[in-house]
Amino acid sequence: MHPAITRTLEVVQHRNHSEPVFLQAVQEVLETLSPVIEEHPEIEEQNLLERLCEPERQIIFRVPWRDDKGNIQVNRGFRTQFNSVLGPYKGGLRFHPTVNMGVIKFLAFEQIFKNSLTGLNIGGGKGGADFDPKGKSDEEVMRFCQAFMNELFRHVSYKRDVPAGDIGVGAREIGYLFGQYKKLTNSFELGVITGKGASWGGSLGRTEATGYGTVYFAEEMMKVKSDSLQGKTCVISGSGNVALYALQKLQELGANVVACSDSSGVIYDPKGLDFDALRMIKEVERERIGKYTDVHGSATFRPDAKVWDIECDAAFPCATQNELDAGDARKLVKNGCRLVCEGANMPCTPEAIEIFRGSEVNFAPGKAANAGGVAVSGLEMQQNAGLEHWSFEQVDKELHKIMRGIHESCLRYAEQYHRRGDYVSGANIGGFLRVAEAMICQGLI
Ligand SMILES: NC(=O)C1=CN([C@@H]2O[C@H](COP(=O)(O)OP(=O)(O)OC[C@H]3O[C@@H](n4cnc5c(N)ncnc54)[C@H](O)[C@@H]3O)[C@@H](O)[C@H]2O)C=CC1
Ligand SMILES: O=C(O)CCC(=O)C(=O)O
Repeated sequence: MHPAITRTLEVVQHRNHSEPVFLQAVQEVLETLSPVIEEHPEIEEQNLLERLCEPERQIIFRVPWRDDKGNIQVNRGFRTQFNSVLGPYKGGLRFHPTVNMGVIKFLAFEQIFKNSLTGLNIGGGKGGADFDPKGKSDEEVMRFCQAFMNELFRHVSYKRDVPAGDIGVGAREIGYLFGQYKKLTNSFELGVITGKGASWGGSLGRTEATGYGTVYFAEEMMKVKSDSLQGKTCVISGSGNVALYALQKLQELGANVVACSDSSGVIYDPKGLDFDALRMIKEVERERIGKYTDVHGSATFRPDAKVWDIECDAAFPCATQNELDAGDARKLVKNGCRLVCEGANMPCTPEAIEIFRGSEVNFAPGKAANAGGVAVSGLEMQQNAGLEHWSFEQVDKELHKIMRGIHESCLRYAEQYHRRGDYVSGANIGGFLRVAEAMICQGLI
């Protein structure tokens, strides 16, 4: 490893010792950058790595709100504005009880490189709260979103920082957040948030974008191996936004998706899952996944299981960070899986990735493969700025083009820096170079 990287990792570890997932994300990126630092001594001269690992700004705030029983609840809100050299901070909001500063920082750090890879002018940021939407009424979710925006509105705008959804934040929450922003600022500022409803400034295709984009990326990976997704047996973890639309696109391309999950367990049907039934249960009714077996008697529900135990050709981790560990990776390899494409952010542990890289598995990291969501958010900002509304077909065509472009960049940078076929190195190097060049051009700020 280049000494500048070792030094930076020491500093970052010292400064952030209580944030393991942030350290994991930083290490995973920096470890692949040695050949770039060797070729560009100005990166070390300008102490660029240390600057890159320190967020430009972090905001932590109290979110007091009233539940349906009249009790006052308090949550903690976060927004990390990590890097803005390529454009306004851009990244989702996560509402989940496990959210803390380290989680938001790791997600914002990943977002810098992901957003860079899209080729759009968007910087890296992320936010959220340790609020658990599970079991809350619509009214409670609305009051929470309003309370969250009561502070966040000071820090966001179409030219400063543009949030969107992530775990626990979908169309319903984006609506409440936008409504409160509008009320507080007395302005209909379309570009302040993405993932909006299509009738009030949202982009068609944003709901589907992350899942579809992940599958478009996987399709490109298969093409490189002179293969396709047609007829492949696939498993997907999660059953939220990313998982559902990955499932839909995989089926459209002729793959057989036999399993998916939520935090209560796995549903499995060797004949393939029914997208419409699953979407109804998870997206509309917000029920637990076990309910699927009421609709489809041929499916089985395995409580507390993981989808990685099931034999498959391709696996799509689409739920959450570190959900696929070394043991899971070994099982997938042993069972003949040949492609792992990350729809979630950092779902595979470093040990699991090492196992994939040392095997026949073709592995794609989330910061490249799941960039379709933020890319279409960028297209939503573009439509808002031009007061335009594109058709679904136009958005989908652009998304497909962007995903092919990211895939091509990953392979090109991997090749250029002597890591042929290594998507992890290609994504990190490609994402990093664009940010590094902009940081150098914009001076010591
Ligand atoms: N929504 C988006 O546009 C994007 C999301 N992502 C990432 O994709 C992942 C999923 O996000 P969304 O689908 O938006 O969230 P979501 O809230 O719609 O769905 C999350 C799903 O994961 C499941 N889940 C959570 N923990 C689990 C566990 N331990 N085991 C099994 N299932 C579990 C939940 O039950 C839920 O079905 C996250 O890592 C997120 O950061 C990445 C890029 C864009
Ligand atoms: O659409 C966006 O702005 C952000 C999506 C996101 O949070 C992600 O890519 O992880």
